[in-house]
Amino acid sequence: MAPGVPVEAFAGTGKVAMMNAGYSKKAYVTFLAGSGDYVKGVVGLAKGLRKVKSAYPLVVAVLPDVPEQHREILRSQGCIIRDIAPVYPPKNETQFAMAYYVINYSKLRLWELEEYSKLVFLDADIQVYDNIDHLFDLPDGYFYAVNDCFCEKSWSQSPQYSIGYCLQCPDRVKWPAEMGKAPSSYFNTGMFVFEPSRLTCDNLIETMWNTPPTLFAEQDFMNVFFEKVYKPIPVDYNLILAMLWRHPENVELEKVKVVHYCAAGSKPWRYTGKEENMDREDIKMLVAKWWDIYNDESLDFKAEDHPVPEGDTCTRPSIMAALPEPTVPYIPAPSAA
Ligand SMILES: O=c1ccn([C@@H]2O[C@H](COP(=O)(O)OP(=O)(O)O)[C@@H](O)[C@H]2O)c(=O)[nH]1
Ligand SMILES: OC[C@H]1O[C@H](O[C@@H]2[C@@H](O)[C@H](O)[C@@H](O)[C@H](O)[C@@H]2O)[C@H](O)[C@@H](O)[C@H]1O
Ligand SMILES: [Mn+2]
Repeated sequence: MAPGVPVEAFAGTGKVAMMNAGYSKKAYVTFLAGSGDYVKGVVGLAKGLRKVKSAYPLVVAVLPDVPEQHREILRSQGCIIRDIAPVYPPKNETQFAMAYYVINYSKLRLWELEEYSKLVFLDADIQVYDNIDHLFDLPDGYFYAVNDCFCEKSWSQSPQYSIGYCLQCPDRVKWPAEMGKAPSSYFNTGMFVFEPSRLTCDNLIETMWNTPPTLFAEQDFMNVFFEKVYKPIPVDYNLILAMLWRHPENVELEKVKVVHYCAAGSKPWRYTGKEENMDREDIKMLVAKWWDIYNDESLDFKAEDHPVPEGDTCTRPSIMAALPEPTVPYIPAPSAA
């Protein structure tokens, strides 16, 4: 258990009664901020999940600055919109690897979604190429994610990068004793499996308030918070694209189920062909694969294929669209655009 984190924070104490009542709602969840182009990522993801015949809906946790027009596009694609309030880190001099990472602290609000017993989080720049519904069957009580790679320039300010150490090939360089303990695990927070709990949510946010921000923002923080309950799952569940050129020996592309378009130049909806990595054949192929799904009209949501389950009117996007959404106060953050 992470230091200072009470055991109950992971046990989800408040949920026992609901479980006994046969409560076990599951969903995929992504996160959306701003009025920029990440909404395209979410549409692509919703369609990708439909293509692989996922049995669970896609919840989109949105910050208040996501315009109504974008929310409507997402509802029309069958997504369930959930408003979340932004979470900001304490003031600090530290620069994030990317300035826009500051909004990612709002991912901590996902633990609020207690109406779900288990959620699989996917960044908006992720696409699924195979059904991953079996992730919902993983034993409760753990935090599942995929180990990151430290080799890209984004890591250049880290001690790992300075000596060429990467978790993906821990034997490449010896970790110098004078640098303390070698990092034995570190996950990427573009994809993770977790159990929402208000208690954990409060604990996350309170602990975050007493933790100085570091390079990788919420990701660094969550790695400390969930250290003891983290269970690594294979890279096939979150292929960090740089793995293709940094650690090709660890990747079998045909087996990969989930692609994370996080490498420089790989966001499909920003592809110009002229920037870093955009001339790579693997990137071109994966960007084209993403667009095939995004442009496939047969994957658009059709309300008639989704009859309302009895007593479950609240998951219908058409009904949700008619409901006003709660408003939460908001201070705009720097945009990634
Ligand atoms: O303007 C933005 C920037 C980020 N995001 C969300 O924050 C996640 C993390 O950012 P990103 O995926 O760009 O980081 P990377 O994986 O490339 O480091 C995105 O996938 C989106 O879900 C967003 O909604 N709007
Ligand atoms: O705020 C921290 C962010 O950090 C992450 O960044 C990645 C990515 O930037 C790559 O390009 C790096 O090379 C990789 O190693 C690094 O971890 C997540 O993908 C994102 O969801 C978000 O949580
Ligand atoms: Mn991402």
